[in-house]
This record gives sequence, C-alpha cells and structure tokens, in this order.
Amino acid sequence: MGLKFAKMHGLGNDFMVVDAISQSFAPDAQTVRRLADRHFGVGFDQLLLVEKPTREDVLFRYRIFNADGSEVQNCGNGARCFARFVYDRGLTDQREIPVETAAGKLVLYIEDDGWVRVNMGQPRFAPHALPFDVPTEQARYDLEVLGQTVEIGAVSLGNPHAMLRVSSVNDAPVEQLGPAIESHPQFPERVNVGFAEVVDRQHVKLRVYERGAGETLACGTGATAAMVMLRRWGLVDDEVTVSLPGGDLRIRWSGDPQEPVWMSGPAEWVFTGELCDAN
Ligand SMILES: N[C@@H](CCC[C@H](N)C(=O)O)C(=O)O
Repeated sequence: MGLKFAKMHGLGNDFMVVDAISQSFAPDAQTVRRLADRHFGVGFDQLLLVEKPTREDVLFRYRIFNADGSEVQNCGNGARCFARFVYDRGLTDQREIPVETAAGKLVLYIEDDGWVRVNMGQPRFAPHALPFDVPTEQARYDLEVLGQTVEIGAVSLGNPHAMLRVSSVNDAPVEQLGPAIESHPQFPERVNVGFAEVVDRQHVKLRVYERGAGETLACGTGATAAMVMLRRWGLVDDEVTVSLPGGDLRIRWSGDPQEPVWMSGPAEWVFTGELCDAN
C-alpha cells in the first residue's frame, strides 16, 4: 500500500497533507522536492504533516515543508487546511484545535460557516526574531537591492516577512525584487517578501513571493504580516480585508504588540490519493 494523502488549498496556496500518525512518513528534502514537482510529483506549494504532539497542551504537531524541501515554522493557509483535515477526517471532534509548530503553539477554530479562524500569536518586530541583520529595530528600513534602495518593513509571525508598499500590485516588481530580497544577505535564513497596495484603511491588495516556493496565489502569514506592518505604519484600521490573487482573508489586530493577530479564511479539499509504491 502506498502513502495516503489529501490535496487541499487555501485560496489557491496548495498543499499535500499527510496523516503521519496512522502512517509512518519522514521525508527528506529530496523526497519533498520530488513530490512537490508539478509534472513528476503530486505538485504543491507546501507539504503539511499531521504528527503526534511532543507537549501536553496541544492535540497535534503541525509540520510544514516548502516545495524546495526546507522545513519552516509557520504557514497560515496551511493552518486552516490542517484544521479542516483533522476535523473532517475525525482525528478530533474539537472545533478549537491547539497545535504545536516549530514556532510554538497555534490555536485553530473551525467556524459555523466552515471558515477557519487562527490565532496567529503576537507579531515580533525585533530583527533577531526573523533574523534580519540590522543594528537596531525600526518601523521602516532602507534595503539596498539590485542597485536600488527600497523601503521595507520586517516582522516575524513565527516565520520571517519583509514587505514593500507599492502603488499597484498589478505592476509590482515581484519577479525581480522577490527572489533578490528572499535571498538577500541581510536575511541569513531567507525571507518571504510581500508587495502591498493600500486600497483604503480596511482593504489591502497583496502579492507574496514566498521563501522556498516562489510567488503563490496566497500567503496567510504574508497577509497577516502585511496587515501588521501597515497597521504599525498607521495606514490601516484594526480590521482589514487582504485581497490576494487567490481570494480574500480577514485579518484583525489591535496594534498592541502584546495582543495576538487573528486571521480568518477558507480551507478547501481538492482530492485524496495514494502514492504508487515506487514513491
Ligand atoms: N504559504 C504560507 C507560508 C509557507 C511558509 C513560507 N514559505 C516560509 O518559508 O516561511 C502561508 O500561508 O503562510
């Protein structure tokens, strides 16, 4: 019997999800890359593993691998799919689902309308949290990249994010600046790069060049990070709709760094499958 998996997505950010409690599965980076391939594999932006927890105050361990095989700390769209996977599969009957990630504890709530709300924790602005190699914490930084100076914000939501404000996401230089900033030497663990257009105080448009996956149709932690940085810059209110190429997320944050950020959005099943034995 081959490995059983589900294909799911959150606004087009797509995932292979594996119950690694009932099946043993510990992929190395090369295996993840092979499975992520959209021609020779299953095809996905991230692989999500459901594992037994290693601490007592959570129900599951939630592990995340980018398409390039790197294991990462957080994935917001994945968190919503993870919640639907464990609930719909009957791995829990709780609709409030605490999980353990490489970045700490997250709590996922399945709402009556099927959307999932995630307590994303507190944003961390200290440069060492990303890490970001700069002498002091600032709300805005000048970054030298590809022979120009761009203004960015930087925050960790468990995983690292940089954001630039653009006048229009349609002609934002995502393909040029995205990879250059992702691998910029001042971000020694690389970084996710958001390009944000403020439509008004309650609406932002966003494209994200993801670390280890390239531009995706949506990034939940990226949307959360963009809202937080724009809120810190005084450009948006406490509740914002973030429109990504794949659809909309609702993000809520009071602006108080001691308070958590909340993200709400959909999570969809696509199909279930089983790998051939050769895989
Ligand atoms: N798609 C995700 C983020 C996945 C991880 C990210 N690429 C990283 O390397 O930190 C989301 O929805 O948050």
